[in-house]
Amino acid sequence: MKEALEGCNQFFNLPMEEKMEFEGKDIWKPIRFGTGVDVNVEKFFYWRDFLKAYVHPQFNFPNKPKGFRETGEEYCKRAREVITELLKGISESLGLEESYIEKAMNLESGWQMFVTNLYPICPQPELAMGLPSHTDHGLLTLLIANEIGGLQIQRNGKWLNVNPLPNCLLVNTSDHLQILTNGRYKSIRHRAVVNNKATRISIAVPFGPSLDTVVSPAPELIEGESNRPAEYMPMKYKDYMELTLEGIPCLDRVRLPVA
Ligand SMILES: O=C(O)CCC(=O)C(=O)O
Ligand SMILES: [Fe+2]
Repeated sequence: MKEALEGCNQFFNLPMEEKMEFEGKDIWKPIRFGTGVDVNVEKFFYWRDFLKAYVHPQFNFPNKPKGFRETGEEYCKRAREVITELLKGISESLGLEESYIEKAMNLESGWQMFVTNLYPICPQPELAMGLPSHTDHGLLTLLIANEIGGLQIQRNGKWLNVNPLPNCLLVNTSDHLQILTNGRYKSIRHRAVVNNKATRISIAVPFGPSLDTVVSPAPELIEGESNRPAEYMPMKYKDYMELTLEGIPCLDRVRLPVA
């Protein structure tokens, strides 16, 4: 984890021209760098640089700084293993067989991203936001950060600080876990705030279904004893991602009206 964060730090320390090689607006570009520090959105600034790489089923990653690609590949592989294990436990918690989610979501060719965020020291943190309120689109996201706080999660309408703990993995539940479990697991709304004392770096590794999987609530969870009607309509993961990455919050779009 330390090595991965250090690799990200070194990447962000590269000269701007070298990072700008990866700059682009196309959401399907396999490696994308962006700097948001000068973007004015409503009355807030997004005080963040980011690097996003699509790392599974194909592994795409910057080949600099030296060693970063190898560290990234190892980190992503282990993150996939951790998430796959957690999803086994979640399947069982729903009364389903252990490999249910793995099979139904085609995780063998599941879609994984590596996202690293750099939040520089911000002279006026009250006027800026690191990353605005959102939910992640996959099944689960593994999150780590250097030991600087900034992540907040929403609970009962209130924003709560997540205190950083050293050597700790944070797991966020995401939209497709909510859809698949017909709302039994809720996608966690979160955001990142900035501060005027120290630079924060985080790595988010979301893992989700394969892009061509059409996700709908598991039939086992909408019939039988629970007698709970399906709350979400089916949508191909790729179509959902396109809407999300264009900035359209789409959990509400696939939600079916309750009779
Ligand atoms: O920086 C953080 O703690 C949050 C990052 C995040 O939510 C994301 O990249 O989706
Ligand atoms: Fe997120």
